[in-house]
Amino acid sequence: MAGLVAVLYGTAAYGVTLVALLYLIGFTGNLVVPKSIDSGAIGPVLASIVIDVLLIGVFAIQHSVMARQGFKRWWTRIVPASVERSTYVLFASFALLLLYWQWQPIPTPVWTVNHPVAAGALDAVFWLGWVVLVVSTFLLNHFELFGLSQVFMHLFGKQPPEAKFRTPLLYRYVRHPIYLGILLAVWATPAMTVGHLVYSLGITAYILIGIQLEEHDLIQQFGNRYRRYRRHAAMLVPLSCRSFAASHDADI
Ligand SMILES: C[S@@+](CC[C@H](N)C(=O)[O-])C[C@H]1O[C@@H](n2cnc3c(N)ncnc32)[C@H](O)[C@@H]1O
Repeated sequence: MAGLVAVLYGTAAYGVTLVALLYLIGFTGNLVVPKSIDSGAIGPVLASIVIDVLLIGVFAIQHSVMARQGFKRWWTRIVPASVERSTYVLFASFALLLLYWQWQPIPTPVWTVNHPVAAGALDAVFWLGWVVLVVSTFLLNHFELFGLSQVFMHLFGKQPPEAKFRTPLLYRYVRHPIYLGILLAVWATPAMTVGHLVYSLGITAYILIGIQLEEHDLIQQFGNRYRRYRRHAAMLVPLSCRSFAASHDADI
């Protein structure tokens, strides 16, 4: 019975996360959704900036704190380990939904690209970012990242496998392709506004800090394998064509 409840909870959390992520595309690109980054009632600029920064802060703190190994050890004394990841993605989705709801638009233009080819290129990079993000979740392990594997393993009485160090495809060149995808999507726009700039700067700061915390944990988890990986693969921007693959087989 407990296994079935965990599966229902995990599936619901996955559904909410998919909706929140789909909405994120519309929110960031001012596409389709009723409330986007540049739409809604306009308030005083300074108050809007403070509120928007706080909203990004809520997401960043939830995402960073709940992802730490120490927090997970404490948290799994309260919630069953099988639903720890589902709870994490559910809380992250709530933080995103709060951001969409309370976001204060500041539509003053920062840059506007009118040339159709240049604007089209920026739109293409925006979509490329989302494709990189989604593909990378599958490269790493989509269903584990979003907590579904854990609840089904629990249902079938299996222990979750040990976390595996993986470097497939994009991960051979870049250590954080999911974050790279987000950065492409939040910066590539033909119509940058002050509100969108606050959003892009906030998310970039969160990603740069988040990477430090995540890599600290990955070194604890995988030791010298991750240290070696750091020497061979770029953090975010693959400036040279060097891949981790060349050194990979000999080292691991
Ligand atoms: C939201 S994912 C982001 C992964 C990566 N930072 C990226 O941008 O593609 C975070 C999870 O991925 C795991 N992770 C990151 N790099 C990994 C790797 N090379 N192999 C296995 N797990 C990894 C972390 O331990 C963490 O649980």
